[in-house]
Amino acid sequence: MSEEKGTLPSKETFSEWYNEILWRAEVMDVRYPVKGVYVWYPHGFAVRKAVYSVLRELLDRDHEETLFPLLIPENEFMKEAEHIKGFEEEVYWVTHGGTSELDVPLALRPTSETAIYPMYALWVRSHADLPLKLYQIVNTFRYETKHTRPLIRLREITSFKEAHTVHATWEDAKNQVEDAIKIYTEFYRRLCVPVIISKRPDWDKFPGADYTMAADAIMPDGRTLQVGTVHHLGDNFSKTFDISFEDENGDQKLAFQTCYGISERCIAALISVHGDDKGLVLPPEMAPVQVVIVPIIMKKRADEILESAKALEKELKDAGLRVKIDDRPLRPGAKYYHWEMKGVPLRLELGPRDIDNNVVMSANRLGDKASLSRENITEEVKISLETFGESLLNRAEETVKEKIRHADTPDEAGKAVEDGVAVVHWCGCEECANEIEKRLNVSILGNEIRSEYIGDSEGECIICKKAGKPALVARSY
Ligand SMILES: Nc1ncnc2c1ncn2[C@@H]1O[C@H](COS(=O)(=O)NC(=O)[C@@H](N)CS)[C@@H](O)[C@H]1O
Repeated sequence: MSEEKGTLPSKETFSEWYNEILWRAEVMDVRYPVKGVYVWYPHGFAVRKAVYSVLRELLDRDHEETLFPLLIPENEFMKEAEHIKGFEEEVYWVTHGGTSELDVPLALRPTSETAIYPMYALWVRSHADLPLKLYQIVNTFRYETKHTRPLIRLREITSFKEAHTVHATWEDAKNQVEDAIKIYTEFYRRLCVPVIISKRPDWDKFPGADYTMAADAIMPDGRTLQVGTVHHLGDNFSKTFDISFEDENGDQKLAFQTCYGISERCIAALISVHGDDKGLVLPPEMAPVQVVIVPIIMKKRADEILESAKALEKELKDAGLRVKIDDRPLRPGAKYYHWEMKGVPLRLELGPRDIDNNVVMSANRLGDKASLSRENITEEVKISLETFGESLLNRAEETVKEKIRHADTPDEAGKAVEDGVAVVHWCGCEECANEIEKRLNVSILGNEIRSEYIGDSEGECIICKKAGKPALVARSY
């Protein structure tokens, strides 16, 4: 599927770069004949596997994974529409089974509250059943009418991790929101993707939530990508779906809930933040192949070199590393191109001179070269990979710091959002937010910002001059 396909456009023209890298690096095939629906190539799927195994590792510490049905009967789904007015404009309906019309139309889950909560109403009986903390990783369907884009805005979200928790009190649910924010912060740190956590304004919160906290990544073009959300649902859904429990005194109480979601946008951010003009750049933990060995074959010692490469591969595999030897009949340069495009963090070259000198030449994906000792190769490779991962995080953090600009006037903010995000003081009222959005044609992303890159100084609202707090203003996907 992958021969040398020429070079990527520069990352400066981010949109073209993004579309090209998805097929050149064999992440996604966008040729599937349904709008907003795309196909994972095996390499892309292997990246997804590595990324979601980290997400599962973090969630499995104190959640349980489960799986609810895709199909939601209209009567349950419409409870959400009547009370919560969320997804009726985005939901797909199944109306037939074969040639016979269904007596009850079935919704394809756009998210699973209306599939899960009728079951939670059966499962939650007593305070002893709480807290209940489940998650699932499923495909969900949303009839998006805005511009669809692979991994970013899909009609079939293929990798929708949704957690749904139930608690005895509003305060317990609030603490769960804080726990979820910690999990998301750790998850994105492991992806070496800096995120900014903030509280969405009321008019942008999740339908049916008391409030929504969001994680935003800054993409290379300065636009933000909402890469995760955590919702405090209060008792809004437990009222609608009658999720109640007997408390310690024997009284019936309505439960309090949270839900929090991440989709394959986390992979869009991973690719976009780290990728360069040669292709994917993957943190070692997310790389399907962590080390590629390229034997430099000289005719007269070809067998000896291949043997030595195989021994090296075995030693590294036995040390738990994901290693591949590229012994295809291609010149080394074509091999370097191929594996750089796929984002392999470390390449080892092994030629006759290296064998004689008992060394292995290495080059990490950012081009840093070194000569490693053959004796100590496993240790030295692990250190090289660790150093590489740290340099990815540092590089990404430097870039984010450059893209965040404090602005004291609407004009300054307007300038900042051309290729970054603006931090302005906002009083928090909707009129000033509307004024900012009207003047700058950008939205207030959120306030109550949690970010090591942004302070929490007070200042005059850039519109009404009343006391304001830092708020994020940006164009977003
Ligand atoms: N059309 C889409 N394509 C890709 N990702 C999406 C799409 N819509 C939403 N997402 C991602 O999914 C996350 C969770 O979606 S959400 O609507 O905010 N929240 C929920 O659905 C809640 N039930 C929490 S699971 C969002 O933060 C966003 O990162």
